[in-house]
Amino acid sequence: MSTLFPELFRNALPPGIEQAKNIVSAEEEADLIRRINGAALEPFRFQQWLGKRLTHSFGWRYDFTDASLSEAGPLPDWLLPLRERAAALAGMAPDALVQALVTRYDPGAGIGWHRDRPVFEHVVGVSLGAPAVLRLRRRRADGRFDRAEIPLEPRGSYHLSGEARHGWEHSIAPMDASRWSVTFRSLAG
Ligand SMILES: O=C(O)CCC(=O)C(=O)O
Ligand SMILES: [Fe+2]
Repeated sequence: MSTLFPELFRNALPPGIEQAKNIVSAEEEADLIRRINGAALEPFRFQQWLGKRLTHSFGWRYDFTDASLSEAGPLPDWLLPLRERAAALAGMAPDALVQALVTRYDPGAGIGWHRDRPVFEHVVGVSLGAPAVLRLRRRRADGRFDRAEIPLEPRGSYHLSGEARHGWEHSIAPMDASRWSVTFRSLAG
């Protein structure tokens, strides 16, 4: 028993995570992937670094190089039904999710440890393509990390809010197969 309990605590998910499976059909998934590939994707940029993942922002764009938020073009019609379902998971009005970030991760691309920028509040992600794992960590007073993992099944969605959103960092390890995501966010305050 004494060896079992640390395992259970390590796997406990922080509060503020909700997930829904199969919010899009396989046919809708293929269409969304086609639309994302057709968006003006650019390598994620941070100062002199170019990330391997490709992104495009709708609604609002956060520039990591100068930490500014600016208006971007409106959400396209093809994202609106998806936003409705993402909002339903979060119990929010669809038009509160004012930003949509579309991302394509080709083999070898991932996303490093981070918290989403505090200009945003709620985060609702939709996963397409290869399955992935969203890793979570939080530094403890003793310097070690509490860790948790959220499996991200294709065609499913996840909502990060509260402690999971603000108190923990998340990342996705580079993968062997392509994955696409749509991340809807509300603005803080
Ligand atoms: O691809 C995802 O589902 C997560 C992306 C992410 O964490 C972010 O863009 O902040
Ligand atoms: Fe994130």
